[in-house]
Amino acid sequence: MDLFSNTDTQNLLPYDGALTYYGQIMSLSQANNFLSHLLAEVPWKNDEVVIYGKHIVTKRQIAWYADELATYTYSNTEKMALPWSPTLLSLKSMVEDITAKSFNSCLLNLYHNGEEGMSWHSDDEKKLGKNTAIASLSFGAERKFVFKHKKTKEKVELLLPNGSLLLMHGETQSHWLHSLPVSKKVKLPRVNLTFRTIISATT
Ligand SMILES: O=C(O)CCC(=O)C(=O)O
Ligand SMILES: [Fe+2]
Repeated sequence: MDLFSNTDTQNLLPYDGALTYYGQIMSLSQANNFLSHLLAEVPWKNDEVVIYGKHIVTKRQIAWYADELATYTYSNTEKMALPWSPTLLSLKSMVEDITAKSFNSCLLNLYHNGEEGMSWHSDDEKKLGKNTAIASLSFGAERKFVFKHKKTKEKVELLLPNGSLLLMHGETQSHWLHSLPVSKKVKLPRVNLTFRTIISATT
């Protein structure tokens, strides 16, 4: 069913990539329902990243789901994938119907409040392939999401409210960084799901 699909969506990036914002793709009560399921059911774990050779445990928590049990190098640390849950599978099919893309994995992030965010990066790891499409579904507190062009430094900002869907595709990951800035005013949690396609589980 395609009730919420919008074929009229425009590219939010001025050049060198494609960013399609579908807006809120479900009702508020549906979004709140998914949020409480995700908060309760997902085995959230603190992320461990290596930045400039330093081992850091983040306040932000993560979980990774994929088609097959596999490991995936994410910021230099190996993570085991969880098998899809019914909640994740229904969200995956909703996102696939709307974007007309298919995905085989999902990285979830839990930001407990506005003091947690994600710094500038692009999702350009080898296992994702070049210029892969990534669908980002947000629940809970509305947060600002920012893109910055790697060369021109031009910025594009948008707000991601409860139940909203954004698709990063085309050459976006090659030419643009993105970040979720901290925002001290935000007191409520946000859960973000990024649906991705991993091209190989080994190497
Ligand atoms: O939380 C978000 O909206 C973005 C998360 C993100 O960029 C990532 O997981 O790579
Ligand atoms: Fe990202």
